[in-house]
Amino acid sequence: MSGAADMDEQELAEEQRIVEVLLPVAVDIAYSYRAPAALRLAPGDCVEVPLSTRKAFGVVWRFAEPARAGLKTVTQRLDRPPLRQELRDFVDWVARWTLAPRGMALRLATRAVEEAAPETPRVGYRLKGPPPERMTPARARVIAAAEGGLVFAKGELARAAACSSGVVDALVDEGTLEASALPPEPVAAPLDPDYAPFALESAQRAAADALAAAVTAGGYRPFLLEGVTGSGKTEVYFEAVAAALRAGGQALVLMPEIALTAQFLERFAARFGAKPAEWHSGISERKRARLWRGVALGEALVVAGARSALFLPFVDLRLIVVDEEHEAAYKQEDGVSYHARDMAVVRARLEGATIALASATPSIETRVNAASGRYEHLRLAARAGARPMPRIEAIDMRNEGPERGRWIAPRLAAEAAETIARGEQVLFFLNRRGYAPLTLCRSCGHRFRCPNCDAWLVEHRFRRALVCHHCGHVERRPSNCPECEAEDSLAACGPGVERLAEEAAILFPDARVLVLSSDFPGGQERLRRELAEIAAGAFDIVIGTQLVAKGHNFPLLTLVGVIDADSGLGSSDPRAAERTFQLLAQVTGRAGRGDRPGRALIQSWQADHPVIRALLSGEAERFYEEETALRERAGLPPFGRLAALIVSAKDAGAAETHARALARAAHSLPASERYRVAPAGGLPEEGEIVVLGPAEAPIALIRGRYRFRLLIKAPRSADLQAFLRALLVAAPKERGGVRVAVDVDPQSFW
Ligand SMILES: Nc1ncnc2c1ncn2[C@@H]1O[C@H](COP(=O)(O)OP(=O)(O)OP(=O)(O)O)[C@@H](O)[C@H]1O
Ligand SMILES: [Zn+2]
Repeated sequence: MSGAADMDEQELAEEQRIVEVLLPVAVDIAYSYRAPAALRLAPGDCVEVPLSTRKAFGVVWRFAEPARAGLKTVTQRLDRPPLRQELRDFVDWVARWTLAPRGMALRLATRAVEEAAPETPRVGYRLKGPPPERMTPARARVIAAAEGGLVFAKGELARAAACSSGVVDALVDEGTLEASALPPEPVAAPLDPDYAPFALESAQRAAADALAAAVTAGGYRPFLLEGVTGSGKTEVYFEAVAAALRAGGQALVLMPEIALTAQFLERFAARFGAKPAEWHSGISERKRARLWRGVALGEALVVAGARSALFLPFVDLRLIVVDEEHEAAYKQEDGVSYHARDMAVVRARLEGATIALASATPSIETRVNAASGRYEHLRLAARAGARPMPRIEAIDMRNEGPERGRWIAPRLAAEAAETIARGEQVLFFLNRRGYAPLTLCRSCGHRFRCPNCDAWLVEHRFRRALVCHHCGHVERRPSNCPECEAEDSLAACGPGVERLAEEAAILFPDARVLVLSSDFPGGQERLRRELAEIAAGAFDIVIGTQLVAKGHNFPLLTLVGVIDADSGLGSSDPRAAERTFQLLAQVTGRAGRGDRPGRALIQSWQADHPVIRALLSGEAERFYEEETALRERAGLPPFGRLAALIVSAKDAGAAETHARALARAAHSLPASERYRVAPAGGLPEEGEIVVLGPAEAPIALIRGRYRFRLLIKAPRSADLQAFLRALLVAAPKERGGVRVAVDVDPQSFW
């Protein structure tokens, strides 16, 4: 140990340093490693560490206790910007809240750069020397393409000259072309907060000023930006984005369905001179890795993204906007099941940022937070440009419905015909994909079910198949009944969008009809194109599922026909009424956003249902009040908290046995300072956690696994997470392929 004598104590201490490294895998704890002083590691650094026989990506989480024997050593520090304390805290927070292993929460933040190889430098080519000694037609074409003194990429020159890139290399060898390193392509275009500010109306101005002032001042400030459909919420929060840019900070705009937001990107570019950086699953891995860095280095200032953008390594995040904050799509259902809207509020708090939750139909949770003063409430009560709200009427299917086997009532058909005749557009909304939700045999009554799921097969004429919407199982529609072998006896029951299109073609033979559905071939590209075509007036009738209800602006659309307003009301989901209200208010809100006033007709079998009545009267306020009171009485969110435990197994008996054992374990958990469990079957006392179930899940079989559910209802005073953690420790071992999924704040109940 000759060197030790020369080291001062500080260095010696560093030599001994131990770091805890969190790996992006399904493990909750960080592992300890020795950190060579030469690496000068600090918390947040991305590193490579040995893990059994391989090398693994990890992040230094913190310094740990002095050396223990037998620890492995960090192999190298990786060339990635470090994860700031705020982001590490956020990862810890999400893991604690969702009960996901911490490593899986980290994975949400680092997935884009775990593998990323360092970027290959870009090389540019330009004309420099004399022509080559031996000229060929291909060489001449390359030289012609490089004319003008500009720098080109190799591929560009080869393409322009229609030759192989070897020709370009040869010209470099000859000294005709010169190769030189180029600066890396910028990850995001520069944005100008003053590029083209919008002339805001006074209510919009007031809301925009409030948001911008909060952003400028800095610090955590949560807002609900509630404005009726078409009130210009986008324009309003653009001013908050501008304030973030002026302060030299960053902004994140979360959207529920990013692949459909081409229109948003265009509007953004019109306001700021360029598009924001886009972050979602449709972006290539390479681009995502570059953007991750760009965000960490402060080169990308505004990101528009899907929920996973919430885990990007911002350096100076001033603003988060959650657009359409009520959307259930913000809840991630598999892996780490987190609610991006709620976690966005947490991130804003940890970063000291302004957050604006924007919606025409806010969630009850957010409305309650605004009413209690936890969030500041900004409101836009009227549409922009003095446009009226659509006039909404019900069609009572009990006495003015269509004939059997038809779905469009005569009054709706007549209104649609007039609308088309005026050169305006009609939207028929039906939240069912495919042709028919059920196929049965008229002779023997046989119904087509999915072999893997507890669900009917949905007929898709377009694909000539029967499809399961839960597992994707596909089978051909036979010509004879597989049960009784009767010929031509199969009948389609109920409508899907494809069947509605058939009816529209009969009713309106000359109309240009488009069915918009997420399951048609062509994917996102096709959807984007079709949405743009609708906006440009290329169709008279649009038939669509909830896809069309989300935030689109179709200026020529003046009539919305809701084919089946009741379909969502029957479910056991405690949010069924709220969701139906939101969906119908959103879809009817697509009407009359241009120069001409809009109207909507709602076909319903229960026209006196409170949800339908609230829509017709435009009394959203009353609906919110009643629904909120109901939730409060039932102790449902946000007045109490929910968690679901979903137990599944290939064998129904095994799943049920385990679910029962879980319930028993829950009931026998000793009371702690943080929670008390109500006894099985008894009436709960104030402050007690109630364990409901197990019950067979509404969809009892999915993908070949039988499912049982437990629902945990906790008062706000109880520590739900502490209870769940204790329960999982006390629970019996999961045997025989049994799986338990924990869903904190569940949004779906099947
Ligand atoms: N001050 C204004 N003057 C004229 N038009 C405006 C103004 N503000 C917004 N608009 C226009 O009104 C339309 C609706 O705006 P926007 O899409 O932002 O509404 P929104 O509140 O987001 O609606 P939704 O919740 O239904 O998506 C847009 O075409 C927008 O350009
Ligand atoms: Zn299935």
